[in-house]
Amino acid sequence: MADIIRLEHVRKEYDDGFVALKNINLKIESGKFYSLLGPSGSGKTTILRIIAGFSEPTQGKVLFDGQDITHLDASKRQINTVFQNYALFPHMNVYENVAFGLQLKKKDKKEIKMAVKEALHMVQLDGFAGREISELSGGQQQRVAIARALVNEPKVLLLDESLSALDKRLRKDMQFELREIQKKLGITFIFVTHDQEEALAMSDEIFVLNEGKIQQSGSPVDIYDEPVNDFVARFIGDSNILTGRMIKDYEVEFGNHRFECADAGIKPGEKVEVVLRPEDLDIVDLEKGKLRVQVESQLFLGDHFEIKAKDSDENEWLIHSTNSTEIGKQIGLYFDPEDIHVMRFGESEAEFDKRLEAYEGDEE
Ligand SMILES: Nc1ncnc2c1ncn2[C@@H]1O[C@H](COP(=O)(O)OP(=O)(O)OP(=O)(O)O)[C@@H](O)[C@H]1O
Repeated sequence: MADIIRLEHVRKEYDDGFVALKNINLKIESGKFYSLLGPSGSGKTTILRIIAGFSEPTQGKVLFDGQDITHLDASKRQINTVFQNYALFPHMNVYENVAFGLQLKKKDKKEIKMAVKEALHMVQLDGFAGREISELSGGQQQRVAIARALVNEPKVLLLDESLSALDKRLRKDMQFELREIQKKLGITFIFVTHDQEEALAMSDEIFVLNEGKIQQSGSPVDIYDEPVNDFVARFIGDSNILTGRMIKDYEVEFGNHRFECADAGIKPGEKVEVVLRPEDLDIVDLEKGKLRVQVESQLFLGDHFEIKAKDSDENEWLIHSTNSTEIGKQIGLYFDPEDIHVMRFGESEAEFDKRLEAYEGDEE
């Protein structure tokens, strides 16, 4: 599929000398749902602003449908933004809010009416045109903000932390609704969030950012199952991360034991980090376990128990189990070879960049 947006070697240095983005390369395909995911200050909003045209990169290019739009005015881009606080006009009703942009463009009255009606229908707010903004719930306000962007018929919709103001329940509903709207319209959504669960639930593809760099890009399953470094492994989901050593292809050592694994291509003897997800660890009888640990605490979290345990080397283990256990008990842990995710240990920045470039090249 053709790329609708590309960022090529984008660097952003603010006036005070702070470098918020370092060599960002990303490809956005038409009709998909993307998330930019990262902790506060990682550069998510800066990328969004550069795509929207509210900010220019210090170096690098922004392409839209193959055309260089790096210096094109925001109003001339086929891209619209839904902001975190929705930026709705409180003194105008729903109709007036949605119609505002088209009125500015001096569109024909009849045409505006039709477009507003259609946009409100798309976000399931038929019959709400006359309502005041103050008479709407947070979720409904969010939908007005989306309708206001949709009347402009953008090819790409940018959403900046737009669910963060909602309570947990409503947020879950809106995640589902946003995804449905995106599928129905078939336009590209780029969603900014610092919430990893949200990104995993909604996206076709996620860009994980940290300190102005894309750490990894891929489908939610790729990123969860095959984190490329310990930042991604720690940021996405809970993990057990241990240092170890590669013995040979498909064999790794950690916790003083050797294990069959699914990874190859790392030099024998090389120091590695090993990720095991808590839900991939099964509690079994001691003799059936691949490792022995002693239970230190357990917490019931509604749909599973979160168990903390220690092995004989004092490594901490986090286990998610549907069954409870006993504090102080020695238990066996079982996991399959493919549950062991091996990562190279403490790569230098240059090595990391090289590997990421090769990885991105593979996708072409
Ligand atoms: N105008 C500016 N001048 C200097 N530094 C800035 C400016 N705007 C943003 N920054 C810095 O750039 C970095 C990235 O900011 P950005 O808003 O893109 O992060 P973010 O990932 O969206 O964070 P958050 O989740 O907190 O919104 C931050 O360290 C921020 O302080």
